[in-house]
Amino acid sequence: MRKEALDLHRAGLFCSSMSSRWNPAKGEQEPYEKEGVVALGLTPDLYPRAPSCIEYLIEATDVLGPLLSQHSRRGKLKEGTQTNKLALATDAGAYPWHLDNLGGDDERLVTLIYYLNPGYHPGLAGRFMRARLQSSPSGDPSPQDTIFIEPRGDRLLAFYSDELLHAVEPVHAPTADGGGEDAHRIALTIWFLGADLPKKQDGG
Ligand SMILES: O=C(O)CCC(=O)C(=O)O
Ligand SMILES: [Fe+2]
Repeated sequence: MRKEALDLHRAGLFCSSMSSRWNPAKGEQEPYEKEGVVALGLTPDLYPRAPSCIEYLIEATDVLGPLLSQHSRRGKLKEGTQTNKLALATDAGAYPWHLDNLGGDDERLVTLIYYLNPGYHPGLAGRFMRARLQSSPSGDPSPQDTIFIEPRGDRLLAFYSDELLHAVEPVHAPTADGGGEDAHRIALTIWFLGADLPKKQDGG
């Protein structure tokens, strides 16, 4: 799967990863390009280039989806459907603290992240960070309130998309240190939708 992801990357199919952040001057959320991170949504037409990735996605949808649904304490998941993102981070690529789902019309209930980094070593940094507590009253969680998870190959994470505050520390792969393809941090994120996710109240 990693080899396929690198092939897709070499073919120029990844795009800058967009995210949103709060603009205090405008008093609104604004989109911005995440530096050092590119992403690609996996769709069936990519099968000829990335058969293992597409097969994994189908298996995850058909097998892991129902399993997660069965064990969910937040209601069932929508069967046979998901949204996804294959993301590749290079030197300094990072994600600030966020929740994947901030409510409104967003139907995503469970986030699944599968890491494709068999050669990962601690020198590459880029650890997934999860807050110990559900929310941080005074800004970002401190390192003491953070659990660090290395994005090792074949590791699979699952969490509720609107509950777990998380981030990714900057990847350390400067070119001078050999930050080539081997150092790329690759993750496949799959979001399962809630079958009956109650809408959050505005401002609540
Ligand atoms: O790649 C990761 O470890 C996390 C990515 C993430 O938080 C996201 O895509 O929303
Ligand atoms: Fe996230």
